[in-house]
Formats: sequence, C-alpha cells, structure tokens
Amino acid sequence: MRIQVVDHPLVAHKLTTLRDERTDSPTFRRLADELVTLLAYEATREVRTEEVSITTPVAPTKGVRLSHPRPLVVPIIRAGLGMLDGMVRLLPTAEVGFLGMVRDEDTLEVSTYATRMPEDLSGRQVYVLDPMLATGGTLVAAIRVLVERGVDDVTVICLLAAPEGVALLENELADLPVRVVTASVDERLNEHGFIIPGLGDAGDRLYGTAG
Ligand SMILES: O=P(O)(O)OC[C@H]1O[C@H](OP(=O)(O)OP(=O)(O)O)[C@H](O)[C@@H]1O
Ligand SMILES: O=c1cc[nH]c(=O)[nH]1
Ligand SMILES: [Mg+2]
Repeated sequence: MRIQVVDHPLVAHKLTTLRDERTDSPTFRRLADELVTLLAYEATREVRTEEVSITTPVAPTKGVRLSHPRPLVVPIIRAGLGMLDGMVRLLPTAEVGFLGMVRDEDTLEVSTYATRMPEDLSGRQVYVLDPMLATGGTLVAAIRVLVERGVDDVTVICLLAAPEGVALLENELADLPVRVVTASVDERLNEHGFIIPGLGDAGDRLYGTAG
C-alpha cells in the first residue's frame, strides 16, 4: 500500500478551517468539496489514458483521453457523499457506485447496509471516497468488496487519516494495489476511535446532525 500526504498551502489552509469547531455545516460542506478537488488532482495522477489523434484548427496532433472503461468512483455513504461532487468535477465521465457502511459507535465494528455497484468490476480502476480513515475497518471492508468483484487498482481519497488506520490497511491489504491520498496523517485515535486532533464526526458536521 502506498500513502501520499498532499503537502500544499491551500490544502493546509482549507483543512484548518474544516477542523475548527466553529465552522458551520454549509461552510464545512463547501470546504470538503474544495479539498476533494485539490486532493483528486494528485490522486488522478495515474488515471488510465490512451493516445488519440486529433486535428487542431491548424494541424494534426496526438493527445490523450481517459481509457475505457472509465474510472469508477465509490463514495462510502454517508460522509463520503460530501466528497462526490468535488471528485466528479475533475472526472465528469466517471461511473459512480455506492457503498453504505456504518461503524458501531461502541464496538467500532463496521456493517454494510447498501451496495449499488456493477457486479463485474474486472480490471476496473476505482476511486474510493471517505473523509475519515480512523481504525481502517471501514476501508478494509470496502476495498475487499471491490477486489472480490475484480477491481485491480484502488485509490482512496480521504481528508484525514490516523496512523492506526494506515497501519491496518498496510497489514490487511499488503498484496493489493492500493494507494491512499490524504490531506494529513494525524497523531492518533482516542479511546472512542476518533481521530486526534481530527475534525470530529465528519457525517454529523456535513449534515448538521451533531448533538
Ligand atoms: O476507519 P473507521 O474506524 O472504520 O472509521 C471511519 C468511518 O467512520 C465514519 O463513518 P460513520 O460510521 O460515522 O458513518 P456515517 O458516514 O454515516 O456518519 C467515516 O465516514 C468513515 O466511513
Ligand atoms: O474522527 C473520526 C473517526 C471516524 N469517523 C469520523 O467521522 N471521525
Ligand atoms: Mg459518522
């Protein structure tokens, strides 16, 4: 597994406001959307392309276009939905599949409550969107589903990661073609499985359901 922390002043600036407890839901949604687009620019560096011949108004030339089949983008519902628009802004022709997953707040065990994706994903390149990589349980389960369906290239985009979650992915998915792109690897998890310093509960902050 490879991990890339995007080191860019605009990413750091937006992430700081996102973390701030005073940031309201509308601002949080907008910043998450903007951050994803910045992270996606790095995350799509290895998107599959093919050469094409075109003619400009003055001369023939060669260029590239996205290969077929197009990449599949999979937001992990619920919080990952807050990243979808920012991603498809860069990849407007991507196919979109959905995985609904939630972790039990006490045991931190993950369960899957919705799956809406093509059955056969043989040879597909996939971008998984989930703002938080905490214990890593959610992403390990999600990536296993994708790989079982034939996916051979997975890039995860998350806003924040914890070292514990990164280690779990490294251990559990060691032999799989997985790359994680994030704005930060934070210090640690607390006793409730929350990222420290983190940004709190991403789903609650996106959708105003805290408290
Ligand atoms: O790495 P993990 O320890 O598995 O935790 C990360 C998961 O927790 C959050 O989802 P949550 O279960 O709160 O669901 P929600 O998106 O519906 O709020 C977050 O969006 C991740 O999916
Ligand atoms: O810090 C965390 C950990 C898991 N899920 C969240 O939304 N936040
Ligand atoms: Mg949540």
